[in-house]
Amino acid sequence: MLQAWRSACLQVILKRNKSPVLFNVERHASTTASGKAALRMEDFPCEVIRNFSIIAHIDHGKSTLADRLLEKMTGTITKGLKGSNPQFLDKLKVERERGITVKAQTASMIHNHDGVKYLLNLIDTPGHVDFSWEVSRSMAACQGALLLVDATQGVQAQSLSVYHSARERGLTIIPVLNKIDLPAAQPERIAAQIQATFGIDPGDVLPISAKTGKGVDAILRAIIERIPAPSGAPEDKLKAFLFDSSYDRYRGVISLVSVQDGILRKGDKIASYHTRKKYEVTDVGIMYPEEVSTAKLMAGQVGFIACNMKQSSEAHIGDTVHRVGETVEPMPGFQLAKAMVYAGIFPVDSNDFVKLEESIKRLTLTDRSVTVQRESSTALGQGCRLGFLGTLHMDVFRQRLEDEYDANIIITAPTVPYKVVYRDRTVLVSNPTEFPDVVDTSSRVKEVQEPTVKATIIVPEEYLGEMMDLCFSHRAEDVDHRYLDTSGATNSARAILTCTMPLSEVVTDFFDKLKSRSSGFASFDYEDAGYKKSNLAKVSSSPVVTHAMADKFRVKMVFLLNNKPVDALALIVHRSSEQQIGRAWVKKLHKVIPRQLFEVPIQAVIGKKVVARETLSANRADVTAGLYGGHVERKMKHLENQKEGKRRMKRIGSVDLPQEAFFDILSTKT
Ligand SMILES: Nc1nc2c(ncn2[C@@H]2O[C@H](COP(=O)(O)OP(=O)(O)OP(=O)(O)O)[C@@H](O)[C@H]2O)c(=O)[nH]1
Repeated sequence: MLQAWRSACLQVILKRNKSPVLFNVERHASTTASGKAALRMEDFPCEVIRNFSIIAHIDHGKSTLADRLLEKMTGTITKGLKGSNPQFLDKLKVERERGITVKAQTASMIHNHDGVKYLLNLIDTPGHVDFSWEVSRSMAACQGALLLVDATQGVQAQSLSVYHSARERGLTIIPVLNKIDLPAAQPERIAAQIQATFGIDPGDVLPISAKTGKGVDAILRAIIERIPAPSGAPEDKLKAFLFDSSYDRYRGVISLVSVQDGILRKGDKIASYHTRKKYEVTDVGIMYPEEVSTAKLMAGQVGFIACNMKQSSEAHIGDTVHRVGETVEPMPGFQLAKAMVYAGIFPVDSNDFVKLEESIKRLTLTDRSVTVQRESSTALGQGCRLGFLGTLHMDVFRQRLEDEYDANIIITAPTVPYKVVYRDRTVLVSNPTEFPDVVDTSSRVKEVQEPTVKATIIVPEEYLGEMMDLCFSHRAEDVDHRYLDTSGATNSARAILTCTMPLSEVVTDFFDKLKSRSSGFASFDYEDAGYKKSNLAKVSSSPVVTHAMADKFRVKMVFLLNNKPVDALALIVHRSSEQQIGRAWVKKLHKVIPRQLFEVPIQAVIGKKVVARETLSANRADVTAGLYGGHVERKMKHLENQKEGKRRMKRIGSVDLPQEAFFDILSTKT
């Protein structure tokens, strides 16, 4: 995969720049017997190493600053690249197209400071809340973090969350005010806001423009002077922390490690503390910013290793790697990513399942936060049920499957995982088809619990009322607010609003509404707040559901075609929106499903109650009608075509549905 990124990257650069990227390896290199330049890692003991990440709210300029550090100041990439390849570390097509970082990237730079050569290891992190696991994982390999705040926007919701996670990990934080080149920048005001929010002295805040490069040299100085060097002893037993992995078609799993103690060399026999499996190191090196092999990696250094790992499960994130035969105290593990939304992924052509499953396995190697389980559907055949950290994460994963693995897929509507408490057991339901029919008393369901989140919204005070309304209409509780700063002459004060709400309310169109009702000014972040027994999900013990009771239910909505359920389309919906959702889906189905030789009722059903219905009228056309005698060949061709079409049809009861119809149904928003 790294190979693929590298070539994709180089192609983009070559296309935009028409001159190749030159890596200044030789500036700090000796020459090997083969004449090839090699970095001497022993030139970089802990004292001259700084490991840091760049953290910020989305779009505050992390990747742009990473570019400036790489291109302008350190000469890691020659200046030929400057300005021509924005966001060098955003290597994926999806990142370049959407202008967001989804995958943390590591890059090493060598910087001369007061006559001393320093090795700076930078980890650029994503900003969107869906990728916060990437951020905290990256922080585990660092001693410091640059906290970027946009000088026009000020402190936003993710600025708070990344600041707190950096503090929890004991990182030294260097506050940076970015985008001071913009006319709307208010450096003094935002510095005061940073002081009020984080208790940081405005004198410690570095004003910069990552775009023009202004102030970036002060950042390099601060990194060296303020961030502590990693502690570690090269003479101790080898102990390395595995914090990321990717897949290379030829070499298998490539792991990113931060060496805590000892020295890791090519040819070393190493073992995983987690799996107890043993490997031989076939390659070792640093990301400079592409992979550059070195003879070794020493205590305090961050780099990659290849060791013939074949399975994704072998590269356990948070694992401690040690030398075979030696015992070491493992590093504190790493909290596993917790899936927030689930969706089924199926191949459009059922014959492609094996290929799809393999592609998913490979992709999950570069995105370890995705959980995978096989699933099968009568409508869509064999597929996988995947767990994601949010709907953007899900969409990015889908696009990566299509971009990088040429996959042609159908993805079902996302659902959050519910806990269904039966009398004798509790089941985590991540697939609507497994959700109990709430009016069926025989299911012996005691209660249903739903995941909740603690949400934080930062917004100018004039939108506070709107935001509160929005939260209440999404079943928010414990709503509270305070002010981040006081009103300036021209700007209104900003408020921070917190509440808890069901996750299912957040993963629908909450974010779009938040943006539109605050004219784009609100920022939003959330964290897991555990499961809550909600009266909304209380299950009736009576088979008769009165109207008042019905309002309290969260229920399974099933779609029937000619009275037969289509499992892939099942949804868990809130009773208050059953009519609206039912009608919208039934209309959509009516539009997409081809007419059959008979009339087909399309119904949205909850329990036994039909909430919406459309009727697809019969189509009596015969494909061979009008083709007589001499047209035998044409007639045969028509029948052949029809047969080929049938192959891709799914039979739901007596209704034939082309697999593509599911694609249309599930890919358009309701
Ligand atoms: N004028 C100006 N624009 C900047 C500056 N820094 C970044 N930008 C612009 O701000 C936008 C977002 O920058 P990115 O570097 O992609 O932000 P990011 O924080 O990496 O974004 P995510 O990774 O998606 O969270 C881009 O259009 C940049 O060109 C700056 O100093 N001045």
